Amino acid sequence: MATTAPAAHRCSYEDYEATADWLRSQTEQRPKVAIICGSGLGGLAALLDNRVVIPYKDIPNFPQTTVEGHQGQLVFGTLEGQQCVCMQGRFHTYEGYDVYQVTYPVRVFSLLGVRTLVVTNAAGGLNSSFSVGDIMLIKDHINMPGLVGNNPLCGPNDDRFGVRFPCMSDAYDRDLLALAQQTAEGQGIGAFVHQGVYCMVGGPTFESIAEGRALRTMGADAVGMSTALEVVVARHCGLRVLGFSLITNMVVTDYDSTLKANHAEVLDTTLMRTQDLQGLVRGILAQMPVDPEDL
Ligand SMILES: O=P(O)(O)O[C@@H]1C[C@H](O)[C@@H](CO)O1
Ligand SMILES: Nc1nc2[nH]cnc2c(=O)[nH]1
Repeated sequence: MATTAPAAHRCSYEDYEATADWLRSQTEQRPKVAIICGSGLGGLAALLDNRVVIPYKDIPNFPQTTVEGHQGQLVFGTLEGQQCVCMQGRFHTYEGYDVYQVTYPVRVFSLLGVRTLVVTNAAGGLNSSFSVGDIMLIKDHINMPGLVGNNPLCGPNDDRFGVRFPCMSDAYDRDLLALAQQTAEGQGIGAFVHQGVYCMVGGPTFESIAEGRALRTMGADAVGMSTALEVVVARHCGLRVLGFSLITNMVVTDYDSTLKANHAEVLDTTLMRTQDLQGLVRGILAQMPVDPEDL
């Protein structure tokens, strides 16, 4: 049977602008911080004051969420004096979206005036010193889809967003990372907050034992199915990035183990740590200068 590859949803500058203009027409809020909530972590949006909620289904050009634990709405509001927009639900390539759709909101946020992107995700722990419920501050990533050519910056470069060959050795802002670490220690949760390398894989399968072992050998501390693509696009358009992984399960790397990764466990663990993660984000925002130059 002949098959046709689906067309890539590569968007024009005007598409992103149309979405940003439409959002501006719906709210007078002008966020400087965008927060992408990972699986089960959408509760962060409930912390915002003066909330304006806009379902994805109403937003021109926006994809729709299809995964349990991802609500599918943008929430504008203020947190600790910072004007924020929260994505309550993100998009993943395993849902059938391409890399341009998954990262579409990031460029829209940049056009809205956002300067800082906070990414959160649920991830499987690979580092044997991690435990379920730990928080990993992301210090670097391995963009597995990008490494094999599935990068959201593939295609003609639009210089209005950024340069053709962006640097990724500074993807996760070192000053924000230090602020996050200090804040965690100040809040007395330093014992379960670590720094590490996040590896993005395509999913939706959890790792085989051999894959888990291979990823660990490559230098990954945690593995998940999101984040790196969003971060690549954010860095391309000059946003500074802070990232958190909640270690919701340990990746099985032992043939004698009877553990089996599953999405229900992922969501259960997010419930267990939701207060700590929210407190940490709140504490960081309270101390974070609005202008990146002031850090
Ligand atoms: O959106 P995130 O990366 O938090 O979601 C993770 C990866 C899969 O989507 C799902 C697996 O349980 O959680
Ligand atoms: N790939 C992957 N994604 C996850 N998201 C939450 N846990 C996991 C995991 O173990 N593996």
